[in-house]
Amino acid sequence: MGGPFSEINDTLFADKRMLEEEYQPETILERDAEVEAYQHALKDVLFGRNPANIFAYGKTGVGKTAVTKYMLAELATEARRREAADDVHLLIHNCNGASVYGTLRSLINDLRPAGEDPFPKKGLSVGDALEEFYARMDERGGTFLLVLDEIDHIDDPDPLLYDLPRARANGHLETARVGVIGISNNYRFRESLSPKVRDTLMEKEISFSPYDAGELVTILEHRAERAYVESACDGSAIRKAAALAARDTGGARQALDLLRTAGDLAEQRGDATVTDDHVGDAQEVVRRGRITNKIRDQTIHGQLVLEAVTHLNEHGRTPARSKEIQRAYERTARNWDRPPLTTLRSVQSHLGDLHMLGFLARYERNDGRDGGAYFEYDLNDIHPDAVVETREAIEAEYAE
Ligand SMILES: Nc1ncnc2c1ncn2[C@@H]1O[C@H](COP(=O)(O)OP(=O)(O)OP(=O)(O)O)[C@@H](O)[C@H]1O
Repeated sequence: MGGPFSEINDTLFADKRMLEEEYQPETILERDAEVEAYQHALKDVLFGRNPANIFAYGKTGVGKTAVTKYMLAELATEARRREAADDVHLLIHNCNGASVYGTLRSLINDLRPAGEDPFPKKGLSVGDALEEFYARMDERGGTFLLVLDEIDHIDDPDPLLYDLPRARANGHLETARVGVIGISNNYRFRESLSPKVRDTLMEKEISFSPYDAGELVTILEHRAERAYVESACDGSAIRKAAALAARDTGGARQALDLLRTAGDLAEQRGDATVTDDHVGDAQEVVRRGRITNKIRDQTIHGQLVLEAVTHLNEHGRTPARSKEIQRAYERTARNWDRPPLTTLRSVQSHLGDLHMLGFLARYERNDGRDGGAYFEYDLNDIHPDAVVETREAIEAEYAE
């Protein structure tokens, strides 16, 4: 007799990776205007001129990261093909959960020769880290394109967005050139920057609009063709996944998640084809996964404030006032070895954002003439376990 796995076959999927987040598409569909904008912004690199700084923005899942990585890889290939062009080095970094120092440290480590000790975690300043980074780039020479994904997660990004792009003009770099590409799905981030930083980073802006249902169908059809074995995925399933995602986020990630989860459900049920019913049933599973992603999208202090409210909720101490949440937030931050923000106002500003994004419910209270009006907060339609598990996973990744 065989073991518990001996009878299991991959019945529906030919290559499931095609529907997974990590898969980097080798063709970009339905983003012609954005591809052209990148072409225009980056072409100087092929002629040894300084690269433009670029700010790419748009809602979640609309192809910002996929298109950026694709265009940069194509540029590097073309530069190699033209022997006269400078070497193009790509440094791609996700800023979620990182500080300016941590980001620079990881960029320096990317350029570290094999066997050399990593740049110290503590004890040096951002200025020291910048100096080391300049030295490393000059050692190699060529053009460095720095992609800072989720750039809005960094509290004080000026050294990355102002000093770095100016390094050559200010004499910090002699042989190397550097261009910064910031990616964000937070529209308010632009307004939060000082005017000088805004002018520097937003030399070229590339905006990504949400996909409509027709565009999502094209993207899904292309993936489904290779992800599923022949005729295992019904056209109606593709159309439904595209329509649901277009109506909600307009993101390809959600559409791909729906189609993959629908396939899992069909396989679990022993069905021979993925249909629109499976897509309908996949919605709830995908929704839960999206909550996790939405938490990851918040800045580290936003996440800590949410985690603090969650702990209070678990102890039956919500709805709670901002002062009490601030104390819980400070405990939470220290617990993770993160220096907390010191003012009540900054905690209140995160509470306001979390309320606006639907994470927190807010109740207005009035203590009469003497007490005045104030707000109390609680978790809103989100399971405490989802917050705690996501936060633990993020901190575990950060500690690596
Ligand atoms: N035009 C496209 N063609 C093919 N695949 C796409 C396209 N747009 C997005 N995708 C796929 O959809 C998923 C989400 O895209 P991507 O990560 O680029 O989104 P994003 O805009 O960077 O989102 P976020 O702001 O959440 O990081 C990825 O798996 C990506 O491969």
